[in-house]
Amino acid sequence: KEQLDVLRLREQFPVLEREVHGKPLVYLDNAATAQRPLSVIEAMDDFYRRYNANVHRGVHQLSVEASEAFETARKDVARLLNATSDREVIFTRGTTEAINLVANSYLRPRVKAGDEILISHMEHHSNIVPWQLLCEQTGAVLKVIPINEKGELMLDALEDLIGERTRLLGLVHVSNALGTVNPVREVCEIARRHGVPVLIDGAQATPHEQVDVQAIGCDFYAMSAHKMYGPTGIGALWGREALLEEMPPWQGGGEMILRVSFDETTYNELPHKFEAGTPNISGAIGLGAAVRFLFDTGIEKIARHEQALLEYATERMSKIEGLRIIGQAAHKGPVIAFTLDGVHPNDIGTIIDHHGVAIRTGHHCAMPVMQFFDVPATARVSFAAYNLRAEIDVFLNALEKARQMLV
Ligand SMILES: Cc1ncc(COP(=O)(O)O)c(CN[C@@H](CS)C(=O)O)c1O
Repeated sequence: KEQLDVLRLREQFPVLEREVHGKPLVYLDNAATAQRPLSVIEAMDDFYRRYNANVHRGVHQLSVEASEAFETARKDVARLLNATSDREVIFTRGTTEAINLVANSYLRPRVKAGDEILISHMEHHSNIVPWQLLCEQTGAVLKVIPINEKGELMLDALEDLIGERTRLLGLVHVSNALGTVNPVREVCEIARRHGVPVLIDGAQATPHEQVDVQAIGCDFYAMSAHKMYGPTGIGALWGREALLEEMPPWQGGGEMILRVSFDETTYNELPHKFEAGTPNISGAIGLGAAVRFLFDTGIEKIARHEQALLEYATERMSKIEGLRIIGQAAHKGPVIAFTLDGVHPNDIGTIIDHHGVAIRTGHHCAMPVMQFFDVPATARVSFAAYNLRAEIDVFLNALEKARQMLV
């Protein structure tokens, strides 16, 4: 199978030429945010230089061009997720806002005291707190599917937890704190048998694998552009058209209306019903360029390359004395969280930063995962298409130096 030409790919990412503390940048914090290729940077720059205008309202040429680019980006996202129609793609600020939209517009009108919302123990806070807020306001109850010592979902428990009071199941596709890739198709099948709609948090999946919402069988799918080589402040919620049609608007303002009067206001059709106010036009154009970057580069090739990096790094890290990998699922995304006996992860991150290596340390917005593994925090390396095996070697050398200093 055709391999990724990584050295050639790196030329598209200007930031990778950076030096940090006098050393070449080794960027391994991709689960936090990925870097941007020239095609994304130039698409947004070109918009501001040549056809910046507001969308959907103007009759002048720039507004026509801006509107076309904006709606083309929506079609690109629909293609990325294999949506039935681009009417099912709602632009949001990112995964967090997408999940909040579902909590407020889909679930709030449906849920009553004693109803249940089911999530997993490995969720990111953005797929925990919106549901807790809803529970506080409605008397609904949050239920949690447990995970095992490897950081894998305990599917058997799901069958016991899901029931006629379950109003929604929220599940992360790929855990940012463990790397676990969840069996989303299987979970959606179980949920469908119980008539329970499923929201999948896809923030860490869309950069690393071909996502097909039809094959997964979920009802909502949330994503962020900045995880998949696009800009921050833009992402999308995909939802089944029939569900989105029934849902009330969740923010009021311009764009999301058809007619406003003090007696009555009628709302716009999908997807505009959920997009109040002037949208993040340049962000959407950047997201569209990021989708095209993924397709042009080859998502399968990226996935194979990242899995090879994951295997190489895991194999070498498993030999380091006192290093514990947190998250040993059989099926993982390109994320390795770890601890070093006797050392606080923050100290590891600080020291290896002096070697030019960027990783993340902390709770990764997944405090329940830290509690489960009884660690205050972890250090986390996460890979992207442009990372090299040689960069893993630099990381491991820096880690060894940190270990010698700290242990
Ligand atoms: C699984 C998962 N779900 C939701 C989010 C939130 O994405 P936003 O674009 O911020 O809305 C993230 C972002 N995780 C970053 C920041 S905590 C990380 O360092 O892992 C995520 O990984």
